[in-house]
Formats: sequence, C-alpha cells, structure tokens
Amino acid sequence: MLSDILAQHAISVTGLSKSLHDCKVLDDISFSANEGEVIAVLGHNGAGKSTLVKCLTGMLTMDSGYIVRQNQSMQILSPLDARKLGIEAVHQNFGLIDELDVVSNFFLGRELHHDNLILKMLGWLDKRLMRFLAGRALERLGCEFRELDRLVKHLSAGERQLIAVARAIHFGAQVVVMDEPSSALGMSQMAQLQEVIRTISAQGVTVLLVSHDMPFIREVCDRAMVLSKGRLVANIKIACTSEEELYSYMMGCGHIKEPDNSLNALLRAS
Ligand SMILES: Nc1ncnc2c1ncn2[C@@H]1O[C@H](COP(=O)(O)OP(=O)(O)OP(=O)(O)O)[C@@H](O)[C@H]1O
Repeated sequence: MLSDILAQHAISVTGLSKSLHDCKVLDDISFSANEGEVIAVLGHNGAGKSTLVKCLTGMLTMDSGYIVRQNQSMQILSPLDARKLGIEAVHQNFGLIDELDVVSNFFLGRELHHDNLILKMLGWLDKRLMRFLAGRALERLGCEFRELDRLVKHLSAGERQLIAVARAIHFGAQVVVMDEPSSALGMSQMAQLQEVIRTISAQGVTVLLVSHDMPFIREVCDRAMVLSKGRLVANIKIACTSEEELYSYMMGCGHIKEPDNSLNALLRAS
C-alpha cells in the first residue's frame, strides 16, 4: 500500500510544485528520506534548491503536493506547521541575534518561565534551567561550550552554527534542513560540522543539506538529490556515483536514478 510505504520513511514528499510569479520553480518533486539519512540537495544556481527548502520549512506555501511524516499527511503552510512536524531549518545566517548571549539565542521565542506562580506572573525567566539545558544540548553534539554568557556576535561562524543545530535538536527536530552549512567555515570548523552531522544522524535525525561543496558532500552524505530547472533529475547513493556524474545531472544530462523505486512506481500508478 502506498500509505504504508510512505509511513516507513522519516519524511516523504510527493508531488511538490511551486510557481513564483507565473514561473514554475519546483515541478512535481517526490522523494523520501529515512531516519538518520544525510541527503545532499544539489543543483546549479536557480535550480530550485532554496525554494524547496522554503517549502519544506513553511517559509513558502507549496502550490500542490503534500508531506508525510509520522503517519500524518499534510501541506506545510507556515514555519509553525513545519516545526510541529519536527522539521527545522538551519539557515545561512543561523537565525541568531548578535546582541544576545548564547542561552538567550538558544531559547529565542521559547523562553522558560519559573514554575513558581508569582515569579511566573512577574515574567521571570528560569535562567538557571535555560543555561543548564542549553549547555547540555551543546554537549550532546560533542561540543564543550564554556562561554554560554557571551554575545553571539563575538563567536565564530562554526560556534554560531552549533548553537543553531543544538537548538533545533533540543526542540525536537527530526528533520534538519541546512542551507549551505559549510560556506562560511574554515577547515577545522568544517571538520567539527561533519562530526556534528554524523552525531545527529546517529541519533536518528534526518539531514537535508543544500550545498555546492562536493568534497564536503562526499564526506558526510549518504545520498544526493539533484535538481535541474525545478525538476528532481537524480536521486542517487553517494557511494554509487562520482562527482562527474553528479555534475552531469546538474547540467541536465544523464539518466534519472531512483533508489526509491517502489515509492516512485506506486506514486506514478496512484
Ligand atoms: N521571489 C521570486 N520571484 C520570482 N522568481 C523567483 C523568486 N525567487 C526565486 N525565483 C526564481 O526561482 C528559480 C529558483 O530559485 P532558487 O533560489 O530556489 O534556486 P537555487 O537553486 O536555490 O539557486 P541558488 O543556488 O542561486 O541559491 C530561479 O529561476 C529564481 O530566479
């Protein structure tokens, strides 16, 4: 049954299309991802990668298609919908506020108030608990982060990214969508990011990773999905392909590879 197959995956996307100003930017995109799978989303400039990310994370409303997660089939109409489904984005700017410290950024918009009724009514935050939880979440990514009181404007790009990822995981993300995560990082920070991605993947979190960085992709990703002119032209295991082949898909050449044959066949038949 189609519904059974879709429900086996951490996330399935079927028939996602999106037009912007009468231009079809995403055309009937269908794919699925397993728990803990790390998937690269590749494509030349204008292929539709950012639009896909925005549709999956509720920043744009898809015109048609639906998402299946946790046996729920729905359209994502807002970032809140995405969040409820356990889908969180880590954007290039990491969604942090420079003038706030690490803990405040970690709980931005989701601050914890004191249990004590009077303190709660006075609007007091439980800063000790927030600090403990933020520190623990960062530790669980394998990062000892001693400077939780520092303003994030004083932190490196790598440290800022860690905060964004730890925050997403702490608040229940099971699918993390990362937009060009390696673009602003030096070599050592890149190695740390690879470790973090491996750590969350081992915890069962699915990672969708938009990137142009082929060595990085080959290092951390299990699979690559290639978009060309808004269509998904390849969906292939990294171990079964080469950089040349991936580039040829990006150029719009080559055959479509479909590891999810059963899913795609059923989708076509349904
Ligand atoms: N607001 C918009 N209105 C009209 N067209 C848009 C809009 N945003 C993007 N597009 C078009 O949609 C297509 C896909 O854009 P998108 O940003 O998703 O591609 P991309 O693969 O992320 O490219 P890049 O790697 O350059 O970020 C492009 O042709 C772009 O010009």
